[in-house]
Amino acid sequence: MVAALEWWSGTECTLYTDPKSYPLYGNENAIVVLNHAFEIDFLCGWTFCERFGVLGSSKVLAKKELAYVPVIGWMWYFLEIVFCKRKWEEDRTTVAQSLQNLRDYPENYWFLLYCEGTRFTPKKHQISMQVAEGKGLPQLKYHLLPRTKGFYVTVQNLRGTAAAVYDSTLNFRNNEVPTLLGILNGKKYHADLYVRRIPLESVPDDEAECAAWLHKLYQEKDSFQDHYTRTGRFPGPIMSPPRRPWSLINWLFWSCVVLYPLGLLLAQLLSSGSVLTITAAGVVCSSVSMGIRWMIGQTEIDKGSNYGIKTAPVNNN
Ligand SMILES: CCCCC/C=C\C/C=C\CCCCCCCC(=O)SCCNC(=O)CCNC(=O)[C@H](O)C(C)(C)COP(=O)(O)OP(=O)(O)OC[C@H]1O[C@@H](n2cnc3c(N)ncnc32)[C@H](O)[C@@H]1OP(=O)(O)O
Ligand SMILES: CCCCCCCCCCCCCCCCCC(=O)OC[C@@H](O)COP(=O)(O)O
Repeated sequence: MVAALEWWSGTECTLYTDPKSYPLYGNENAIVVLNHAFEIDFLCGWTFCERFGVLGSSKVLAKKELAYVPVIGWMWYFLEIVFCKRKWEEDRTTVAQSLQNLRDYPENYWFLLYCEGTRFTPKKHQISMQVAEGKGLPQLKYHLLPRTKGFYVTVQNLRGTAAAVYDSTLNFRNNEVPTLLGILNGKKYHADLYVRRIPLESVPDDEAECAAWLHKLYQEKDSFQDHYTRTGRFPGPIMSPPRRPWSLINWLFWSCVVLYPLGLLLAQLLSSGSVLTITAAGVVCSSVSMGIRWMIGQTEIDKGSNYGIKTAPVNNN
């Protein structure tokens, strides 16, 4: 998937960050907080993981539904990805337990948190801003109101092993609306990512203070997006790591290993002349193709969940 983004579509990913923090990226454990408004934001995240050598140890707090996506979801299960049901009563123990398992992870990892909990849509935004109003919080223009419990439990459980929070804000040039289908069709996009490294010690220990800290972080992220919309760039210098050839080499290697025998098999099937065999092969190929289309659909915002639409009772305390 990374090879498709970087080498097939040629999408450019530019990093804006502080040069003093740059040498630490990939050399420490970190909690990444990213906005969730684009269908390929996770793919851009993977690209940066690849460039800093932590692709294999990239983790995320993901909705449970993704564990059932064929191949990718099963793989995530074995990669110690943390899954949640987005029901706090059930998640509070399971998420904490999965995070504890990460404490002795043998490689440097990045743990991704989409604190908004779901992807941005105008309707979800309107409802979450009603919740913000009820809580006496300022309005956000480009983000949903962040859910604070997952962030608090992550900080609490990874404190002492994660060194920092990487506050990451992603946007695309020229109001591009990137899609996975676009990438697979070879369309080139231009992603810009602004990363601020915040030492974990500066995140408060107390739950209410930690929640207030996160709300303030999202107000700042909103102002960065505002800056981007006005000027076409994020504040701060560009420190972009170049794409590396490994994902391409990996992809070419596996394509040869898989496609060559598959091609031979197909040729044999066609030359067999058996209508039944050819029909069965056609049904299998169509099913795989429909399965892949369904998987791509998982990335599409207009096929997204209703989470964040049904408003929970507002707590005014
Ligand atoms: C740049 C580098 C990138 C590095 C990349 C690294 C790794 C990449 C690896 C893999 C990539 C894979 C990509 C897969 C992506 C998959 C991502 C997802 O699945 S996102 C969805 C799952 N994740 C989350 O939901 C995380 C955020 N959520 C939380 O933290 C939640 O708190 C929770 C722990 C999930 C619990 O959920 P629950 O619904 O029960 O939430 P809360 O109890 O928090 O909700 C009640 C709370 O919210 C207020 N409320 C109610 N309605 C709304 C609303 N509409 N909007 C906002 N807030 C609302 C309500 O008043 C309560 O408030 P309070 O807490 O004050 O009581
Ligand atoms: C050679 C190329 C072959 C191409 C094969 C293409 C295979 C396609 C693989 C699809 C990968 C599926 C990964 C799904 C990741 C989706 C991440 C995501 O963004 O999830 C959304 C959640 O965060 C929130 O969900 P909502 O509440 O918004 O709903």
